[in-house]
Amino acid sequence: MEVKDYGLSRVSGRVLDGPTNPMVTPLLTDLYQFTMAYAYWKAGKHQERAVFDLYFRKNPFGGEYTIFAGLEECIKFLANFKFTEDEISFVCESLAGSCEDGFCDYLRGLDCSEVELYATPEGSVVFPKVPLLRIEGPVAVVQLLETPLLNLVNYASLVATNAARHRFVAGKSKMLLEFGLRRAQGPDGGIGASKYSYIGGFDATSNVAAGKLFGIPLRGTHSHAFVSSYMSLDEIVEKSLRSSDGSSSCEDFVSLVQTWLNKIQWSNSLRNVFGETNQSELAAFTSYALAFPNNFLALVDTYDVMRSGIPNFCAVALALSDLGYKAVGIRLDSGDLAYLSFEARKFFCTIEKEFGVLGFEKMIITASNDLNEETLDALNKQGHEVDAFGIGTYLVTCFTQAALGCVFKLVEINNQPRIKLSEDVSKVSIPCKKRCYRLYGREGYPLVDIMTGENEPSPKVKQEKICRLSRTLERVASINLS
Ligand SMILES: Nc1ncnc2c1ncn2[C@@H]1O[C@H](COP(=O)(O)OP(=O)(O)OP(=O)(O)O)[C@@H](O)[C@H]1O
Ligand SMILES: O=P(O)(O)OC[C@H]1O[C@H](OP(=O)(O)OP(=O)(O)O)[C@H](O)[C@@H]1O
Ligand SMILES: O=C(O)c1cccnc1
Ligand SMILES: [Mg+2]
Repeated sequence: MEVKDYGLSRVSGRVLDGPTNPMVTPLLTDLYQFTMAYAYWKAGKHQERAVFDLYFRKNPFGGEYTIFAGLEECIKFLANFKFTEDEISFVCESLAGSCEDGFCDYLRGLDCSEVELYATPEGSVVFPKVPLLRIEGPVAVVQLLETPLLNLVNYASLVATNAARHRFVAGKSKMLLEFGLRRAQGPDGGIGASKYSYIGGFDATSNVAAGKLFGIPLRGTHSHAFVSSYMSLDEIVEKSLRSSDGSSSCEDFVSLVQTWLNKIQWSNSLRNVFGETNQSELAAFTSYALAFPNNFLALVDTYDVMRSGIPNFCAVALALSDLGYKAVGIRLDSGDLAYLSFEARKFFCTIEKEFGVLGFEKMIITASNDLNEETLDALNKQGHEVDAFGIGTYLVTCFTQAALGCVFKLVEINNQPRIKLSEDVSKVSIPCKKRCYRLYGREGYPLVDIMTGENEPSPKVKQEKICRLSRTLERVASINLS
């Protein structure tokens, strides 16, 4: 058994940058935080030392864990917390005539230099009731922080957890691409979804702004519009393509593609498998390959996956292969993704065998279209040949659960414990400053998290400990730390 003081390390150090979103200012809070701050100030109570815990009560998505995220933005917010003159005027006007000038002076001098933040590391697996953040400081300023800190943690942790759950179902070996920007809840929802899906275990995003802001790998394919924007191969004017090693040039890549399409169509194994393919699709693929010979991939479901998309893709990929380029793969965006991925893989294997193009069967198959945990699970049960999943709407909107429900509760003031009672036992707050420990079994797996009071002795290996289980707050367990 090993005991780790896993949670709530004091956050310190120099932070220069402000929050990613410039809308995150001291005004990004609820009006009642200002009315309370004013009342604390008026009563001369504003400097009393308060301790608040930020935690959630129930794991989301009916699950058994949560991924904590949003900490970096909280730190940036606290480190740069300062009112502008404009903001001070607005706050004082909003307090409806009851604002003395002294309060404006108080706000003018306010920052978070007297605030201490203790936090669980961002990206950790966390559980209900254990504080993710502990914030200590003068009660008036910490009160103002309630709403923005909850705002910065709630969605971040929810979407990171959603991403981790998708990763768990998809398995470690699959590539997971976040495609949700167009469906996200506004610009901040989109940027946050990309950042926190990455923390939750996605490999890349299609969101260019998130790539620039956070260095998240960018990935993407192309859309149906690109395919349907072409009519015929005649539209392709610049037809030449240099070989990958630059040693030669193919003057008419379009003809090379057509030759390959013919060869596939009349090959021993694929004769009669498909007829005439869609020429506008062939033109689009050819044109895309001329633009990205090193990174050619094709969306193959605009017209008919097996009768047109796949053969057209293979013709272009084989033409590229003649010039020393290796195509990347395809994307499927409709239909039965399990069945189509099997059929596509079979087609690639046949091409590899028939034409001796080494590695052709390993073409990457990406799938998208309203994917979520359930569809990934259904695909796994059926078996499939998909290598990468592009997931948007269900991931970024956290479709199955709207919010994590983090709360911010006063647990101590002037070194005195505070509690919030409720008829709903799950809503009763746990008073006092806490320490959090994660206990590990001999095999190195975490067993349980426990909280103690700040000044209680830490749990020790080979020592029995009586614990109250947090789910009911009634049952008492004895944990043998041997
Ligand atoms: N083999 C499968 N098993 C389970 N679910 C699947 C499978 N293949 C696809 N799906 C899911 O089924 C749904 C299919 O939706 P729908 O029928 O509306 O799409 P479509 O008609 O194939 O495509 P679109 O309407 O976008 O052209 C999607 O959510 C998709 O992710
Ligand atoms: O399905 P999601 O998980 O949200 O993933 C993103 C979707 O966005 C794109 O098309 P879009 O949905 O805009 O058009 P479509 O519905 O016609 O595919 C893409 O082709 C995916 O289908
Ligand atoms: O790059 C893609 O294929 C993509 C990006 C966003 C949404 N749908 C698809
Ligand atoms: Mg769609």
